[in-house]
Amino acid sequence: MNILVAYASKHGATAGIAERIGSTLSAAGLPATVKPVDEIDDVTAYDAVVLGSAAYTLHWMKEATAFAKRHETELAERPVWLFSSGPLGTETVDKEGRDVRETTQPKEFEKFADLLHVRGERVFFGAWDPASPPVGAMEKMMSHLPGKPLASMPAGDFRDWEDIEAWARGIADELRAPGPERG
Ligand SMILES: Cc1cc2nc3c(=O)[nH]c(=O)nc-3n(C[C@H](O)[C@H](O)[C@H](O)COP(=O)(O)O)c2cc1C
Repeated sequence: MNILVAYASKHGATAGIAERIGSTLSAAGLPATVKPVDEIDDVTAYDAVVLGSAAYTLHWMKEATAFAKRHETELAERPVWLFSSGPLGTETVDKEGRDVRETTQPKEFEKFADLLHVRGERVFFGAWDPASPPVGAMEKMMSHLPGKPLASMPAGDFRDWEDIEAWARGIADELRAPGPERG
């Protein structure tokens, strides 16, 4: 069984999550290939796909959405898991008492739940280094705004590696479980 872990990442935090998912799957005996979405032309060589993206302004990066649409037919024929990287900070519950990982779910989870056979989806806390150079027009514009909104975002690496590995092990368990047709 070959598994593809495909990701979109602007500053590298999501790439790190994807690499950890891939190494956890491989350690569980399921060989995984980890690649940025822009480097993948064909998904038919893979038996299952884990697709993730950094979340910016409540959405996946457009490269990840474009990948899912481009390969929609092939993805719909395979088990698919989705993940997202972001929010930031250490608070898991917001001021209204809601789970931050629910309120920050990217819009794409709902969208692709209908289009693909999504077996699971997960929001992971991300990472942000305010010293990293701005990427893309929006960050460049924000870096020049008075009040420096980028500098005021929670800085640090909030990725929960145990949570990430546990999720990946759950995927491995599901993929190794005998299908109903095999008894
Ligand atoms: C300008 C900006 C906007 C962001 N918007 C969101 C958001 O809407 N939802 C969220 O959960 N995280 C948001 N984040 C946090 C990022 O998703 C988080 O830093 C992520 O781990 C970055 O991944 P990357 O390094 O792979 O690009 C934002 C970060 C920045 C810098």
